[in-house]
Amino acid sequence: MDILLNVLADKRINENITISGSKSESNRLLILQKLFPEIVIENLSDSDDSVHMQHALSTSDEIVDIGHAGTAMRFLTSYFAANEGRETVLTGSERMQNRPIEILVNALKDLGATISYQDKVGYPPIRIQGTKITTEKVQINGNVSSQYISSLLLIASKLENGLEIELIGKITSVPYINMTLSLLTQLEIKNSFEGNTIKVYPKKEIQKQTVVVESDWSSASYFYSIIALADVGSEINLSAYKKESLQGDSCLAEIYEHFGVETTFSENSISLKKVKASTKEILEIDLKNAPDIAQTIAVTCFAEGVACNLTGLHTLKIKETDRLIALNDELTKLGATISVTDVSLHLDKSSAIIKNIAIKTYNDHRMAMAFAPLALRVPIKILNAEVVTKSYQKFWDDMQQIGIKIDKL
Ligand SMILES: O=C(O)C1=C[C@@H](OP(=O)(O)O)[C@@H](O)[C@H](O)C1
Ligand SMILES: C=C(OP(=O)(O)O)C(=O)O
Repeated sequence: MDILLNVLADKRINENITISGSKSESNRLLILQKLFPEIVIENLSDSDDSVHMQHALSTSDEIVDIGHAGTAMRFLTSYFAANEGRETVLTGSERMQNRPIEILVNALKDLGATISYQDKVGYPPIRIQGTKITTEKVQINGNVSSQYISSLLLIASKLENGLEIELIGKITSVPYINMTLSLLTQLEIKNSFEGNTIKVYPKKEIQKQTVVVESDWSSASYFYSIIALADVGSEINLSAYKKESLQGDSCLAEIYEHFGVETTFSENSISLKKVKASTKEILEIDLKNAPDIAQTIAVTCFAEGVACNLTGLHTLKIKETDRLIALNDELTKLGATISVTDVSLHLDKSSAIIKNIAIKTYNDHRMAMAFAPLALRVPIKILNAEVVTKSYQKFWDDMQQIGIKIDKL
């Protein structure tokens, strides 16, 4: 589905939007719930990625296809590896078959798991022969994806001897590791993270309890961008959010102050308000802790005529698409002067935005959602707009609610 986005002349917004649960928290809790049925989950994400995870955990089929869901691919690799007696072929979309998994597979093999590649070495599909894991120490490279580490941590407490993980090299996307550990702590599973060593202690069962998933902060980023581009006085209320978040992307509240967006926390929601024009000439920011909001921020900067230097982007090349190339190509079409390396992005201050450009989305939900706010400036086309469901089912309905007009092409 290709669409054309437009706005009415009045860009003063005042809306309330409810966003579904964090897909990162949900996909962790779904694995944990399978290991500890005592858990009841509330505000579970309705994203495709969480639907894939639920299906994978309930089927007894040998072949399990998780589509584009990175967390499902990585978290289920450890889950099935430690599932004694079960044989599973874990696979995904064509892109997933080009997203590396070798670092995790090697760590699991070091722990005694039996895993083989069905096609290309280092990539899904993988055949997993579930075994009992008793080795209790492992080393793993921390600089490629934190999901490999979370994957091991999620099953760790159910291993006979728990697990001690030594992280090698620099550690990327650290808030996601902390999210995993915080959820374990919430479930009273003892763990520690000191220096480069993480320990999780064995736990047989936990107290019956309900865990409420906070809504998704990465999804909130598109509303931050919209408010940044809207007229002063515009406001959007988003629920359900809290000040003490487990999600690293909650750093949005601070980052968007540069664009004149003020965040007010209430008991169960946040209010984003445009209070003044963007204050920065150039935004310099390291996003190694919050890679998923890089696209949103780059597009906001472009629309607001703010130059930017985004660094810490080394994980973007192996996400749903090569996000550095995708940003470079699509922003260039809109008139941006942009350059990217394998780890960073530089954007010059823009002066004009070319209208009616068709943005390619490369099977990446965040390409579609990050470019949508530009409709507040110029008519813009989004190709294959349905990709948003990977993380955000009702994204286009919510865009319409805040006054973006959508025509099917
Ligand atoms: O653990 C998680 O839930 C995630 C970790 C991050 O991946 P990397 O650790 O690969 O950067 C992030 O980009 C992804 O969307 C979700
Ligand atoms: C990178 C992402 O997801 P995943 O790696 O889980 O596919 C994302 O949602 O931006």
